[in-house]
Amino acid sequence: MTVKVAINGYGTIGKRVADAVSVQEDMEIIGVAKTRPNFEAFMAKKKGYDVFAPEDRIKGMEKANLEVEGSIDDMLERADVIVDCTPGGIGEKNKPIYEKAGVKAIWQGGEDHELAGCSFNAQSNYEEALGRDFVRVVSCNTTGLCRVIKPLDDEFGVNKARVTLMRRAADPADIKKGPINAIVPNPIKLPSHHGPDVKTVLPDIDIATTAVKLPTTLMHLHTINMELNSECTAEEVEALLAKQSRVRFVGQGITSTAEVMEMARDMNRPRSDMWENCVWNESITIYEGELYFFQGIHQESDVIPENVDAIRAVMEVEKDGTKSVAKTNKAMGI
Ligand SMILES: NC(=O)C1=CN([C@@H]2O[C@H](COP(=O)(O)OP(=O)(O)OC[C@H]3O[C@@H](n4cnc5c(N)ncnc54)[C@H](O)[C@@H]3O)[C@@H](O)[C@H]2O)C=CC1
Ligand SMILES: O=C(OP(=O)(O)O)[C@H](O)COP(=O)(O)O
Repeated sequence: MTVKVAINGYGTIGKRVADAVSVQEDMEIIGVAKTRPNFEAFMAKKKGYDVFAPEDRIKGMEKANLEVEGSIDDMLERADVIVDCTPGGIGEKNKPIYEKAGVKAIWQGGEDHELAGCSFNAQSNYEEALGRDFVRVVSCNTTGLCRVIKPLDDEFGVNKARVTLMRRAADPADIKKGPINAIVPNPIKLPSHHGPDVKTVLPDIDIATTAVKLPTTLMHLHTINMELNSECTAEEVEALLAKQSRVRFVGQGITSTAEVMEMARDMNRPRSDMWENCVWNESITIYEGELYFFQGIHQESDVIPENVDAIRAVMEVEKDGTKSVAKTNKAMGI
């Protein structure tokens, strides 16, 4: 079976999900929905994607010489599953049209957990999403946290996790957001929403998080501190993280998020994406019985392989999460 996938919202996340789905053997893109005839819409067309639009936008698109296949309702008719990548809060409004069309839906981390009732991270709770109509792939930061907390919890038991998130203020192409010369405690009320978000995937983890926004667009950076239940060495933690396919160790002169991005460019990664968590293995330390380390998270791309796995889970074309992760990784080159 080839799963027919539609994308609603062809922005930072949507265009990357479209390209990642296109390289999988068991799924295809049947259309992407755009609201405006901008360069991204023309680029989608050039890549061979059928472009759809809300009914009231079609005339405007055609006036701009962008050929439109039909309305979003037309797109839903052709799809098995829709990946909603519209801005946070907008996706929620689309639920009734997905329900009416009888199409499965996957939302992103900007929506609340309650919208889908199932928050997803492939390595943490793939099985929970099997066959579900609605799933939410957790945000970039939450994805990055789940990827390291889950294996550490399985191996050593996580008694508690305390994390400081240094968040990039905006994506590189985002000209509207700031700050450009400030560090903003955000959210100001503590702890931040990221800890509770991890608990939507891993409910038994004791986690608290604080977060700030920095004037950078490249990546987030996490300072992670954990109390583990069993005694272990930094070497044992390093060996465990080394086995995680979506964790990459960085060193060899990489001392910053800027150099991580330079490496992604050198790797000829599409859009210089870094799909894996970038852990500075040199930072992995056990101090007075507690674990500490740093990791960088490429916010534009770490959730992309997770969306591909979420499609397989809801469509039940692969029941085993480990196998889905392996298929996704192989096709994307992770
Ligand atoms: N950019 C990031 O770093 C990450 C974003 N997310 C989440 O992914 C979701 C999408 O975020 P981005 O891709 O960054 O947003 P974006 O703003 O880059 O892209 C959203 C796209 O949806 C389109 N759009 C706007 N209103 C629409 C509507 N009513 N119907 C259809 N399309 C509409 C926009 O024109 C744009 O093409 C959000 O929930 C966000 O929280 C998750 C992880 C990381
Ligand atoms: O979901 C994200 O971050 P978050 O996990 O800090 O909420 C993405 O980086 C998007 O965040 P934004 O709402 O600052 O664009």
